[in-house]
Amino acid sequence: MTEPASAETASVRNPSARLIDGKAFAANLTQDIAREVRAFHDRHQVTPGLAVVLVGNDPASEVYVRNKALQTHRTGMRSFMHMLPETTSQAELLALVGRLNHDPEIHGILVQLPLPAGLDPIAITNAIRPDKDVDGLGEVNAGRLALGQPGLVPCTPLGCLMLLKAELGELRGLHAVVIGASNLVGRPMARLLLAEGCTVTVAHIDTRDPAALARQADILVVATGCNGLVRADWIKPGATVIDVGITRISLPNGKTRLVGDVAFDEAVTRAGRITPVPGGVGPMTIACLLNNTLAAARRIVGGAA
Ligand SMILES: Nc1nc(=O)c2c([nH]1)NC[C@@H]1CN(c3ccc(C(=O)N[C@@H](CCC(=O)O)C(=O)O)cc3)C=[N+]21
Repeated sequence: MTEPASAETASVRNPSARLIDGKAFAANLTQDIAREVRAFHDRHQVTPGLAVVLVGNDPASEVYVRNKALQTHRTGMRSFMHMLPETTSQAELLALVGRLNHDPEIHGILVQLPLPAGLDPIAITNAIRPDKDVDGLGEVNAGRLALGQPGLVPCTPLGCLMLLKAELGELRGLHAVVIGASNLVGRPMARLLLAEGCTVTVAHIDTRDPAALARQADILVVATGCNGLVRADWIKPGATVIDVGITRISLPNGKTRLVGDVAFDEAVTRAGRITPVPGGVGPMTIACLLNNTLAAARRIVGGAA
């Protein structure tokens, strides 16, 4: 064995972590869902339908929303896009949600967040019928998750949990540290891990010495939106690292690049397994949205069958 003459990155010198291929896992899951959508249609003569509502014209949101529609069609489900102007009032948005709640062709409703200033995301999320709330962000589904009862689970943490179970098998007894306590990711992630029998620590903006906590983690989930926050010395050697963060940064050459909350090139030398950005958690979020839409259609149409 000879040492590489000029290792360009730390990961080349010490290629320890196994990459968790969220993109491939999501592609497989999407194929399974497509098969189940056909079986569901054969049985009930109903095609699951997802309504996606986007208010305003944030370019990043438009990309996600278009991607969601594409993936939805790929599974054979129907996708209904509602692009509303920035000037949409709360009453208009609530009226649309009300129509979608009653529309028998719609089994899942997603209102893209964040909403423009002046629209109350809590009121709007809670206006979605709980059995169509495929984001799992309304009070009813969040409450069910908190109580350990079945319901619709937020897509990003559900996708992270699927990856963790596929990689590690049984999670019971492992120490999971979740950095970030948002209602979208951190909190529901912690509740899911608790339900799996993990010992769960949640770090947030006021946590003192988050690195010391993170170093205790067998499973480290990072969802802060601070790109590069987690450095190599935050990671217990061999730990499984799930990077939820996704930030588009500009490069000196004028191009842009997506980066996560974990300093990947460093972390890869310490972690046992790690998700990349892009190609990790992001594609799983969309696959889980489709999963939840099928689950919602099954409950609404088939009484869960
Ligand atoms: N009500 C609501 N529910 C959401 O789930 C929701 C939302 N609002 N608002 C915005 C965020 C963001 N989000 C992403 C989904 C997929 C990728 C994704 O597929 N990312 C690819 C890269 C995509 C690219 O190249 O831009 C990847 O990580 O590999 C990213 C981000 C869902 N969100």
